[in-house]
Amino acid sequence: MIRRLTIFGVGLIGGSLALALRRAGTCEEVVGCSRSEDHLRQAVELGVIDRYSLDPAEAVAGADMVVLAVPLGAMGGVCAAIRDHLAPDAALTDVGSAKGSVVDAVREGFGELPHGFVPGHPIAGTERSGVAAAFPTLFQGRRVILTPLDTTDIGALAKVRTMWEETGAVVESMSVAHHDEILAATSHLPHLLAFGLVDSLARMGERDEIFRYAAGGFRDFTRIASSDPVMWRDICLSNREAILSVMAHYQEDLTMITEAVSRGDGERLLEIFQRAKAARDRFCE
Ligand SMILES: NC(=O)C1=CN([C@@H]2O[C@H](COP(=O)(O)OP(=O)(O)OC[C@H]3O[C@@H](n4cnc5c(N)ncnc54)[C@H](O)[C@@H]3O)[C@@H](O)[C@H]2O)C=CC1
Ligand SMILES: O=C(O)C(=O)Cc1ccc(O)cc1
Repeated sequence: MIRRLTIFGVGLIGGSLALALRRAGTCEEVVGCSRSEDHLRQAVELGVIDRYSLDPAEAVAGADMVVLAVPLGAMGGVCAAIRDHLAPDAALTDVGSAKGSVVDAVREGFGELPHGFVPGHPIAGTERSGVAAAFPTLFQGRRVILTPLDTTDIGALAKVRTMWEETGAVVESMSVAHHDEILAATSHLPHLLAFGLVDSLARMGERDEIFRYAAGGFRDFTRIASSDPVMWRDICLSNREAILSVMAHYQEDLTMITEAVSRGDGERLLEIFQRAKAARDRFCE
């Protein structure tokens, strides 16, 4: 049971977490903190949080669980603002899409890593942002990855794990580096490809004519290009090394496909497409 949960950044992810825990009856009180009073007021009206404060120190007072759900570029600033106010036995976690940069930001903001800190990442979301897009079943049956550190207290780890399980999520643990490599491949690369493709076509097309004739496949492939640009800029800057490595690999494979088309090599194309179809069909089972 969480007595007081403080969420920094009551948007899609922070708001959905609050809604899920309230629905599960796991939380006595949810306090929100963010930059925008309008958004926090909206969060109270929507029944996402009980109350809010614009002052990070006040928001964190008496909290036994603190969740950082702000964009990656804002994590360090929030930590610096709460470093002298977080209860020593509070659990602290985050939902950031890359983990190495958050660990660095928390270390810098606090001066050292707090024992209660458990880095985390729900592998669930949508292309929408803001508290109005939050919904309580977002994490149901989805994975949450925790990347506990050498400094992480096992009590805090258990508490964060239980919190996510209460939302219906399946919790797994791995190292920070492994997380950042895997997510570069399965999440960061596809988002970059979608943004890149839509931008390229938009600049190529005459007054959106090109989109008028796009079918469902285009819509499926590019949904994630409607995601928040600031959030994705932060992710790219936060996980550069792993993203560059997976992009280089992908560029080689794309060259291979380009060359097969250029040669008119149907056999090669069929081999690639059959392997891809089998892999995706397995993934979607
Ligand atoms: N959108 C998605 O599908 C997923 C996002 N994430 C991660 O979750 C985090 C939040 O993303 P979303 O909920 O999608 O964003 P969002 O835009 O819906 O919510 C972010 C919230 O943070 C607040 N905020 C921004 N800068 C702030 C600052 N300096 N101090 C305090 N509050 C600030 C905003 O007012 C907003 O309420 C990001 O770190 C992202 O990497 C993780 C999994 C999925
Ligand atoms: O919209 C989608 O399908 C996503 O892939 C959402 C998403 C975005 C960022 C994450 O770190 C995790 C999930």
